[in-house]
Amino acid sequence: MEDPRRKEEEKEKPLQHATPRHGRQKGDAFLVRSLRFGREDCREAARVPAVWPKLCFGVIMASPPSRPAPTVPTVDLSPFLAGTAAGGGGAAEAARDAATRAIAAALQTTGFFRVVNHGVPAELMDRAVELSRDFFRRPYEEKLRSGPVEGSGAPVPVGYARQPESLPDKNEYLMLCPPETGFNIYPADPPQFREVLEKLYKELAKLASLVEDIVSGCMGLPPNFLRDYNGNRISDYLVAMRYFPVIKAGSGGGGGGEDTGLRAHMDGNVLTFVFQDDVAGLEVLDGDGGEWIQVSPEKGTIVVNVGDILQVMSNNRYKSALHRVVPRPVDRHSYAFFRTFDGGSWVEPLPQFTAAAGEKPQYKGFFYGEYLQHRMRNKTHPPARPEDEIDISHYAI
Ligand SMILES: O=C(O)CCC(=O)C(=O)O
Ligand SMILES: [Fe+2]
Repeated sequence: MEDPRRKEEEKEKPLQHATPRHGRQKGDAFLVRSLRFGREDCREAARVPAVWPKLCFGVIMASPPSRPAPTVPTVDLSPFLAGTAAGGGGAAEAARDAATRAIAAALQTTGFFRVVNHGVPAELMDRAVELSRDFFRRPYEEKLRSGPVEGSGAPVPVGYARQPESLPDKNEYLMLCPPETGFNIYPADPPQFREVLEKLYKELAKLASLVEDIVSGCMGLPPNFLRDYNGNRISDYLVAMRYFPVIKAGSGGGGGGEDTGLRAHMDGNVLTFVFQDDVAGLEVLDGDGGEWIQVSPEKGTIVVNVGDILQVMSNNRYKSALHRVVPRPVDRHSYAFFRTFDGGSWVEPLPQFTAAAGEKPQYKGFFYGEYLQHRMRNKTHPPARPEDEIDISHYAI
């Protein structure tokens, strides 16, 4: 029998040319909510120059820009890992420099890159995906037993949930946070859930610290700058294990739009690390050409993307990547590790990117917890008009 996933892969060839997906969607409207600030601000905030006229004024571009298809670069992290062949010497230093340059370029273009030889054991990643399949295929009532506990004091609703019916986003997720907080509600079955995930957090936290150090270097900051900025290790990350059920063609989402996996959005944190099963669907908007680029699954790799905090701290030098999960003909599972800050952290453009660079701050400062609350409210109490959801442009000057 033909594998339906292969069919999907065949369909999903590079998106150099305008396709219906590039047309205006409900999710796009949500993304460019900064329209209210005017065309230039919106363009700057969402970094979608070529797609912008289409989104805002319904102008259809006859042909795509003629330039090479943008790609998501793959960066080999082995030169940074102790005990690897490339651990020392001039060649290793050159390899580290090359990897750093590749990351620096990605931070300023799509805000997306993949990492390989990242140190997170492949069998642990595979195990997490298996557990996710096992958990999400269970009856809703059973999954709800891992639902958030009212008044737990957790910074976000930790536990199992599915997106509100009124939203076109069709996914279920299990939200988790560092185990030291005591907020996590692990499913009792499958029984290995907790053990596997707790091992995985540790590995991903190591990877996140390494990548943060590289990114700090790219920003001209001391290597441990981002890590130390959030002095509170127990609010270093959040995790979302997501299940995207098949979306039947023509199924209308909330508010009259089409159903989708996840509407185009920017992550509200520092950096996000994603791995998944072998089903495509993740796409990122290219900052220059306005093309949606597929981030196809590649076994063993981890996809990294920039979030809003880095965009603010770098005063828009780095792009909080605009990305989405499009409908797929088969179920999909992914695991996202959001490196984040404690709610009490003050976020603002850093002087290195403002006064020292002779540039005005593009954002006013805010406590991270306040922004997190706005983002959570978008989910728990979605406004009637998607453009009223609060995103980082709320703090734009
Ligand atoms: O499922 C994915 O590939 C990405 C998920 C995502 O963008 C998110 O959880 O914010
Ligand atoms: Fe995301």
